[in-house]
Amino acid sequence: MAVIEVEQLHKRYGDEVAVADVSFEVEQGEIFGVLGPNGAGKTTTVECLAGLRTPDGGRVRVLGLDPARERDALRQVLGVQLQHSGLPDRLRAREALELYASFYRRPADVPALLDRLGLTEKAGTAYKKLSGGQQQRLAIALAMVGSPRVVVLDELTTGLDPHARRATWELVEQLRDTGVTVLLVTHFMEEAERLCDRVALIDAGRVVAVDTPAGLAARAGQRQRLRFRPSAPLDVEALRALPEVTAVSRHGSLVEVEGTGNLVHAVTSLLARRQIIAGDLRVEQASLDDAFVSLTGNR
Ligand SMILES: Nc1ncnc2c1ncn2[C@@H]1O[C@H](COP(=O)(O)OP(=O)(O)OP(=O)(O)O)[C@@H](O)[C@H]1O
Repeated sequence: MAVIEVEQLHKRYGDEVAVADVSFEVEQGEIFGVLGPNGAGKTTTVECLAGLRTPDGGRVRVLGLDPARERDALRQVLGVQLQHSGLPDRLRAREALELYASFYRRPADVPALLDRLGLTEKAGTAYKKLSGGQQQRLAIALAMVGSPRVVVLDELTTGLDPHARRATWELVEQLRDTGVTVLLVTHFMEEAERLCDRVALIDAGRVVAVDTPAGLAARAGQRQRLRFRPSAPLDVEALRALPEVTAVSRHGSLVEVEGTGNLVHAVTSLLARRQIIAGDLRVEQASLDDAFVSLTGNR
C-alpha cells in the first residue's frame, strides 16, 4: 500500500494558484524527492500532507489518514521538518526535544537522539546560539523524536557546509534503513541523486515527471561529452567520421567530442590505433541537473 497518496491536489492563496494539479504516490520505505524551481508549489504540497494547510481540491492521504481531518492521529506517525522551525531563541536543544517528546505516545530516547545527531555537547545551548548546521540537525531530531513512520524534510541541507551535508545524508539513509518512509524537498541535484529512490519534478504547480533520478537524467537525452588533450596532432575529421560522434570542436589544445552510444570506446580506440594518448580525459553524461533544466522550461 502507498504510504503517501496525493491525487490531483489543488491549492490557491487567494487568486494565486500555488498547486494546480499534483499527483504522486510514495511507497513504504522509499526516500522520495520533490524537486522543482522556486515557487513551484513544493512547500505548499508538503504543508497539505502535514495537515498544515487544507487543500482546495483533490485528495491527500498519509498512512490512510486525511491530514486535514485527522491531524491528531497523523501527528503520532508523521515527523515534519519545515524550512522555518519557529523555535523560541532561548529554548535549549535538550529542552526542545523533551518538550516535543512529551507530545508523543512512543517518543524516542532524547539523550540517544542527541547523540545520534551529534548534539550531545550542545544539549544545554540555547537555540539562537546554535550554528546554522546545528539548528538544522536539531530540526531533524525534532522530526524524529516521535518515532514517526513517515518523515517530511523540507530543504534539509540548505545552508549546511559540505561536511555537515554529508553527515545529514547519512542520517536520512539510517532513517530509511529503519523502515521509515522519507519525503524530501530539495533544490540540490546531488542530494536527490545520492538519496532518492524516486523523484517528482514539479513546475508551476504541476508534476512534469515522476521517475528514478537516473530515469529522469536519461530523459534529458543519451548525450555524452568527452574532453581531452591529444598527445600528438589529431585529424578531427577522423573523429567526425565515427558513427557515435555527433559533434567535434577544438578549444585551444583541448578537443571536445559529443555523441551517443559507446562513445568513449569508439573515440579511445581510434586514438589508440593512431598511438595518441588522451591527456586530461573527462567524460560527462547527461545529469539530473540537465533533466531539471530541460523539463522545467529552461528557467
Ligand atoms: N502564504 C502564502 N500566501 C500567498 N501566496 C503564497 C503563500 N505561500 C506560497 N505562496 C505562493 O505560492 C506559490 C508556491 O509557493 P511554494 O512555497 O509552495 O513553492 P516552493 O516550490 O516551495 O518554492 P521554493 O523552492 O522557493 O521554496 C508561489 O508563487 C508563492 O508565492
